[in-house]
Amino acid sequence: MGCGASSPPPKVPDTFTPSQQAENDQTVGTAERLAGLDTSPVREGGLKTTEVKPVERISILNTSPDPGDEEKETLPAVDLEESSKSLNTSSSPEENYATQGMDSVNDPRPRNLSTNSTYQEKHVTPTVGVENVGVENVSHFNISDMHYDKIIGVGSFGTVYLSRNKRSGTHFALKRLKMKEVIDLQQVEHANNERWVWAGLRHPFICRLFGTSRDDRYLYLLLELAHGGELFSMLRKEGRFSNDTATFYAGETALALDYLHKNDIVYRGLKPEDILISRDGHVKLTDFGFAKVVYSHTYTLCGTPEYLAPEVLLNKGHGKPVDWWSFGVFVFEMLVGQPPFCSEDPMEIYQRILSGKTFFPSYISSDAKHLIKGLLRNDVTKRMSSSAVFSHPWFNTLDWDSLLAQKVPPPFVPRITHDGDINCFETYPEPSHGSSTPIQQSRIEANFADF
Ligand SMILES: Nc1ncnc2c1ncn2[C@@H]1O[C@H](COP(=O)(O)OP(=O)(O)OP(=O)(O)O)[C@@H](O)[C@H]1O
Repeated sequence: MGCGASSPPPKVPDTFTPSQQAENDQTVGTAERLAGLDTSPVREGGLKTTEVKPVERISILNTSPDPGDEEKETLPAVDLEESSKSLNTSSSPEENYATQGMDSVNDPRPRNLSTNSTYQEKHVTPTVGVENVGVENVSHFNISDMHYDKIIGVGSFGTVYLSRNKRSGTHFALKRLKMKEVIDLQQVEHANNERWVWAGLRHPFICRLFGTSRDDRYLYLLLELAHGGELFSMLRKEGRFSNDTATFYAGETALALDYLHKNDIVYRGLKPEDILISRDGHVKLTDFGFAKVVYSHTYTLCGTPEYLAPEVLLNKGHGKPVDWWSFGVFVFEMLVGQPPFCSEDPMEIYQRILSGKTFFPSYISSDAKHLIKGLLRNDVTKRMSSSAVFSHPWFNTLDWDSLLAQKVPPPFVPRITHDGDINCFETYPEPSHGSSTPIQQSRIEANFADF
């Protein structure tokens, strides 16, 4: 982990000096909470072989069960700097799954828009119909109906394969989680959350979950295949994006986040690695492993270090604003080529996040700067959220309704020659099937009855 740690390095911004961010006068009571984190990624299938990403980001989480929306962990106040010294910083589906379109419908209902002091509201946010999230509307499928062997993605918890229905020939992305690992790492609740939250989601910029399955070793999620791969790879290739390119991806991502929030879902894991690109070049959000239905606040520490909001680090309880913070980090990273708070040392990342200081290269436009500053506000009550984002001048060139209708031409359209074409993905070593420990049926039923 780090900023531009290995080749190819992102283009160096002209006035950006990360070391400037180091001054931090805040002492916070979070170190024990952070010290308890397992920051080493658990990767199934080995590390990526062909290309090493310049910023290899990992997901972190507290491996204790989520205490629930209103319950709060009590953690003693500890000097962050002092404690950081002792931290461990190592660093088949049935035929009917076939490629249904997304059921997006414009919602004409009036919206409750809040105003921003500097910028006036100009747009009514477009949205898609709010679904009955969490309902049993994904099917169970038989894993023996699916063929899969090529890995297209490796995360901290799961391995994602290119998969094909043996009968229909339709391609999907198949996310496979090792049951034993999920249980050992106390991720049962997150795995079930992922399944339940994702089940009801229908949005053009969110990968569709078509079905779930399990055998005696693995849990499976059958997903819409995003042929274009990770936005992250595209960003690393380009170094940084132009304003127009960044507004396009930010706009589509903001629409997806807004949709989730309208369904009381906090995503809690936004990062370019999970923003995928469809065959047509549009955003497809994936990975709902940290997503949760939250009506007020939740307290579990999870996410990616560079993208964590201050209230998550401070264990103050967090809700939808965490996603707008991460969105600010995302916009910055697209425009600059690296996140605003980064370091080889996770504790330094946290200190920079808490410092409340963001340094901008001179080429960042004043509108972009204003938006990012509004999103990276430590005070959640002052942080911009959807209404302020949708009416912000940085997005002036975008027509939100056309964007939602996927009528705005994407900046890059992947070259895909056939349905199973995965040329936009990195190459991973061949997976070793059946290497995980089988789990007793009673334990499976007790933990994963819904899969
Ligand atoms: N629907 C999809 N289509 C194509 N590729 C996908 C899809 N879903 C996931 N991937 C690829 O697999 C990678 C890992 O998937 P995912 O992020 O869901 O795993 P995870 O273990 O939950 O990861 P994390 O470390 O972010 O928690 C993604 O970053 C992406 O490259």
